Amino acid sequence: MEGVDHLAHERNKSEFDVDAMKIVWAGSPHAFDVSDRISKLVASDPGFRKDNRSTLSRKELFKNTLRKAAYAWKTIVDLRLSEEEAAKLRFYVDEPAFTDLHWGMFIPAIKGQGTEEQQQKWLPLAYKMQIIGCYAQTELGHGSNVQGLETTATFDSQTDEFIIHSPTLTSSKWWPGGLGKVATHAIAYARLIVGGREHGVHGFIVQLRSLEDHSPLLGITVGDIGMKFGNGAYNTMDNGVLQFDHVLDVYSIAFASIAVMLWVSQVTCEGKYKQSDVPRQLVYGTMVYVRQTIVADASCALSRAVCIATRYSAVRRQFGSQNGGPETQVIDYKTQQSRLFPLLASAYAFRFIGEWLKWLYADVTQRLQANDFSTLPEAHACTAGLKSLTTTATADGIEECRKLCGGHGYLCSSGLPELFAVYVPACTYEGDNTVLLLQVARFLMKTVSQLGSRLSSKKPVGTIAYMTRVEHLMQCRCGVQRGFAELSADLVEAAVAHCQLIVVSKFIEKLQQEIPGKGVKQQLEVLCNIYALFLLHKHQGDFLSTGCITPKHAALANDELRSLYSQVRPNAIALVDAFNYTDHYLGSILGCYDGNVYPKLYEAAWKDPLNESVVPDGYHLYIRPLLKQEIRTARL
Ligand SMILES: CC/C=C\C/C=C\C/C=C\C/C=C\C/C=C\C/C=C\CC/C=C/C(=O)SCCNC(=O)CCNC(=O)[C@H](O)C(C)(C)COP(=O)(O)OP(=O)(O)OC[C@H]1O[C@@H](n2cnc3c(N)ncnc32)[C@H](O)[C@@H]1OP(=O)(O)O
Ligand SMILES: Cc1cc2nc3c(=O)[nH]c(=O)nc-3n(C[C@H](O)[C@H](O)[C@H](O)COP(=O)(O)OP(=O)(O)OC[C@H]3O[C@@H](n4cnc5c(N)ncnc54)[C@H](O)[C@@H]3O)c2cc1C
Repeated sequence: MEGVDHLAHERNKSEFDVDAMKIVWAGSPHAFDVSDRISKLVASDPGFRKDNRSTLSRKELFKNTLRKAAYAWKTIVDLRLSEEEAAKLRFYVDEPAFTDLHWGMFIPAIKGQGTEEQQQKWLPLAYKMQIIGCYAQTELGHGSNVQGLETTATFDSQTDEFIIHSPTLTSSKWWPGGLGKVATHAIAYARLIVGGREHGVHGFIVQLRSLEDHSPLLGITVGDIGMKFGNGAYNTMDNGVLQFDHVLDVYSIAFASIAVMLWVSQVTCEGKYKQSDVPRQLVYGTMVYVRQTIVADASCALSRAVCIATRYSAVRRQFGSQNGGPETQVIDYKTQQSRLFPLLASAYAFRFIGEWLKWLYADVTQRLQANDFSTLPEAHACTAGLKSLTTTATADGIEECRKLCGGHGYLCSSGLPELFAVYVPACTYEGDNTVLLLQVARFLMKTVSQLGSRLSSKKPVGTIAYMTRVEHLMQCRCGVQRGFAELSADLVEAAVAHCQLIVVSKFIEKLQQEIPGKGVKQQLEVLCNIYALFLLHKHQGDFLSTGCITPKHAALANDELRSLYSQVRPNAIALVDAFNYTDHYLGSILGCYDGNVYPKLYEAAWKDPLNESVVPDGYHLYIRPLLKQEIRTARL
């Protein structure tokens, strides 16, 4: 029945202060207030309806996304929302759109790599959305290998202009979000050529379309690259293709520095290239920034899937009826708990590692401004590795949550197929996860000699086993005289182990902080132990081979895991309530707050366009002739 909380009995079992946990999950009372207010604003506005996405054609879907993006912007302006509130509104609108790249990459790139002059020129236009930008780095022929990009930017000292050109088919820009049909400007990455000499890949701000009629400018060929994985999902985004045919970057030499997108290098008025004495990798700064935001987004996406699967696992009953009594809730099965609760623990673990990574990124950015590059290698390794680890675990976790919901998990109305389809490219964009782990492996090879020192330092016992595992995996690989390429598959495993060590360590550090609320810290300790012991169980071969645990320890760890699952069980619904997601944002009948699943599933089915008529379109043309064939064939 509507209005009845079918999960009330579960909520009454909670052993901790859920409202206090909501603050922990949000990060602060202020952050909780903003999230709570904006999520309810979006949920209550029919202009942000999203339950019809799977029934729209690509063109209808895209036009609807444009409508929503414009409506969101009008809402932001009319309500005078702050930048923080506006970002939250775009998050809860929950639809991949060109605005993700405008706000998520184009603006950060100008802020992070533009000179003062460039920031003064471009940021006011971008903040008011008087220009719409995209981040055009990847090409048809190269994505991972940035140094292999082929687009050229040749400085013409005669005319004081840059000529941007796509010399080959494979140099066509390919994939940039928002590029296909919307962006008026791009930060395009190209090989800078000055005076016949090449100076590597740099970012250029290039106008693509007229601000009068949106038509592509002279020399610009631009379009969408076509349908992507899954229906709805990322097809709301116009990932584009772009070719430059000797496009004049219209900025004269007086503004040359406007075009060359970097405070780390300049083309002077005399047409000379001036490289600052900073690491050339700063040109990758935007990717590092986005990678750390993607880690925070992983905790959002995983928590969303876990919320759906946990609530449904408490509603679903299957087998186990005694004397005609109710069947068993599937959440009570140890197999369901052993699949679901490590994902619940991971969602919290990724939340806290995302908080730490945000601090690390802010710290390295502050140091860069003081020309202190000492922590840049670690920041690169951490953002690359943790982006890889969390997105792989989240993508796999969303799929596991679909399976935890049985057949109904495969319905679009469960919200899980679309969440999976939208999320999985996170394992590829912003750096293919394997390529990024190779960067971590390279970092570890360079610092393996220092690994030992970490063991001597005072570390919580829980991390000693994890540190020993990384050291052992590295020494097993580095000890043999074979090249990096030959050992790369093994070194990637060590890189994963290193990132898991970081997540476990930071979860433990989080628990050393003051955490208010009855029973809140105790619940987080249980989740931290589940995360650490689940990984120890999963990779027990590594841990046993280091000798720092014995087979008996491994068996005890497994016993402890079962016990921890029993401790989580009465708190599971409260722990996912703490994410404070509205039913609108979850977009899932299986995950609805009141647990009133079956009537909602049944009602939703009849809304499918296929049920607009009891006799399907096509019956008379195809089915009736089939059914009315000669009797003789029916006897075959
Ligand atoms: C249902 C849900 C609905 C809606 C949800 C809405 C949206 C979707 C969901 C979430 C949104 C998430 C976040 C929000 C915002 C935006 C994201 C949204 C979409 C993403 C769009 C995607 C954008 C892109 O993909 S942009 C393109 C990304 N491309 C890459 O990442 C390329 C990867 N390749 C590289 O980075 C480099 O080529 C390399 C692999 C690092 C190699 O570089 P290079 O060859 O130059 O260097 P070497 O390997 O030789 O190393 C030399 C030296 O440099 C050091 N180094 C390398 N990189 C860095 C660096 N970045 N920083 C510092 N140092 C670096 C390296 O370690 C070496 O050092 P040593 O010489 O000392 O060893
Ligand atoms: C949804 C989506 C949105 C995107 N948005 C943007 C955007 O806005 N802007 C933008 O510029 N780009 C964007 N991209 C492109 C994205 O950044 C690239 O696809 C990504 O960097 C991977 O590069 P690639 O496609 O060249 O993969 P490849 O590198 O070709 O990967 C193919 C395989 O080769 C392997 N491989 C590659 N190099 C090595 C190596 N050295 N050692 C071992 N294995 C290797 C990889 O692990 C992978 O298994 C987007 C992509 C997607 C899917």
